[in-house]
Amino acid sequence: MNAITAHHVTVRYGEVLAVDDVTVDIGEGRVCGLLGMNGSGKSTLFKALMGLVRPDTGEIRIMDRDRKQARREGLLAYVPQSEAVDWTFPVTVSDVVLMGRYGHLGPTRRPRRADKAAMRAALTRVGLTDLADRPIGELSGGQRKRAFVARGIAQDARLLLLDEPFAGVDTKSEATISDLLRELRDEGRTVVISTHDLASVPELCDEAVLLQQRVVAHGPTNDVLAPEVLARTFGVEAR
Ligand SMILES: Nc1ncnc2c1ncn2[C@@H]1O[C@H](COP(=O)(O)OP(=O)(O)OP(=O)(O)O)[C@@H](O)[C@H]1O
Repeated sequence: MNAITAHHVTVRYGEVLAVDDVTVDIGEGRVCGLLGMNGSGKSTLFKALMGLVRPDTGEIRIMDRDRKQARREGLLAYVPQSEAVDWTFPVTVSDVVLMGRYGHLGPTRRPRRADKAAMRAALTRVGLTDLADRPIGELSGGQRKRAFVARGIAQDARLLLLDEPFAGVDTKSEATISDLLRELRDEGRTVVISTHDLASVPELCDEAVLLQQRVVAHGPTNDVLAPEVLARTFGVEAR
């Protein structure tokens, strides 16, 4: 089964063509890099996959379900770009992680013992147990990313979409997050990261999609990062 099936997806914001006739299939149990320059449509494609924007045309299926059903089943988790989050919002790290349990809550909508246990297990997994009661806004960039990944783990999502997970994150945190994403992949989950920073990609990603409104290349990471492909896409000699 594919984790993501997107066929001929086009998204426009008024006059702006953000995503142009994108067709990508991504299998389960992979780490996939969604690569492209600023404005190439990466965030928009994520939002389309999440059901946060409605494509003008095209079909999207997540784990062989329509997006609504996939969201209802909690199959999808989204780690937004840092700029897209209001960090002054007064919630603690454990609150953020508990949000991953919304789909699991019973009729009272109050977290039960199992939800709190899942929250604590996820925090342990990402190494944030000691910071559980801190306001999320007081965390470093790397810790905030880990908190959102923990939310996806608590949710038991099968597909995690991470928008620029390494932006504003130091090398040590980047290594910690990469290790965690590989572990999630090894459990059979699918991880898609968007980035314009190609340095992190060869180590982490099994495959890559090069996006420039359209899909310019999709395949094994080394093929997509081949100098001639990058030169053709970015118009520069890339090392
Ligand atoms: N809400 C919006 N309304 C109008 N135009 C938008 C909106 N969001 C994005 N765009 C435009 O759509 C295009 C694609 O933007 P998008 O954010 O998807 O790119 P991106 O690859 O994620 O870029 P970045 O790496 O800078 O985050 C850009 O031209 C952007 O200006």
